[in-house]
Amino acid sequence: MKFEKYHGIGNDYLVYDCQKNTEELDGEMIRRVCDRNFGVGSDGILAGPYIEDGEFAVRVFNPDGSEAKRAGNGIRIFAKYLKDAGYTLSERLNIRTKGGKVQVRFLNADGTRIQADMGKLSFSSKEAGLAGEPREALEEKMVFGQNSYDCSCVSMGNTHCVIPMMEISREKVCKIGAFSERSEYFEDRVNTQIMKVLDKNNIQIEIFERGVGYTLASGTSSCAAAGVAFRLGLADSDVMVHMPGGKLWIQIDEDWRVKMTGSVQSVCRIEMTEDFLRFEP
Ligand SMILES: N[C@H](CCC[C@H](N)C(=O)O)C(=O)O
Repeated sequence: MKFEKYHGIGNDYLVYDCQKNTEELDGEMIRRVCDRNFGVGSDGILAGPYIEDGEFAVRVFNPDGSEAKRAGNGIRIFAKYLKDAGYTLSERLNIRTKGGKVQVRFLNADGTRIQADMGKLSFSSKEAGLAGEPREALEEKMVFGQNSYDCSCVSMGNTHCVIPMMEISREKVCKIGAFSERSEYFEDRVNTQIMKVLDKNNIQIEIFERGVGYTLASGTSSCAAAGVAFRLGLADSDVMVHMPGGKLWIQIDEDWRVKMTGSVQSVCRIEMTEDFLRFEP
């Protein structure tokens, strides 16, 4: 069983090439491989390329074994993998995900800088995975643990809960995320971002991901936070999103289509040992 490790501004993924591997990648194996002490360690696994109607498709798995509909850093990583592994020579390509199609464009020859057209943001509560009456969930009071927060929920193919705040930190988002991720406000869990607006063109976020926990960066979270900041009049449609791992440039057009631009890097190739594969708990 072989993987290739990449990261997008510190959000690390293992690519599992389903055309080259034969072993089954079940929930148990995903949890063990992603474990940072007992396995390789990663924020998730990108499995593919699957071919659907002549287009590439990818599946995104979280380290807890659950499947995600989308990953913004994951899409850029997978695009670079397709280039590195010789699956494509094109400058542009479409990649299908469970959360919709993404168009990616390589901005340089080695594929380390990529722009992705992520499709449309949606503020519909249904698409944002919220329980209850259909509505736009903007600045809704939600209680996580002992405290109440003003939350704006949005879908970027996957679901997000964005909380603007004056000061943000890793500790704060972990405290909130411990309750928000599995809160009953959401039908199938949620990704959480706390957001500090620096100025009209710069926002800063800390992230607690669904099925992952704290991460240094997240592409779809950046799109969601930028979308909420723009929608609430806190920022312009063109913003740099600053995260502990680095930054992503987000542009939103009049139809709420979102473009995300940022870097990716390959890290290493990994082959799991017989020992690891044989292991029985
Ligand atoms: N790191 C990812 C998000 C993974 C999504 C996942 N945590 C979920 O929706 O379950 C990104 O760059 O967008």
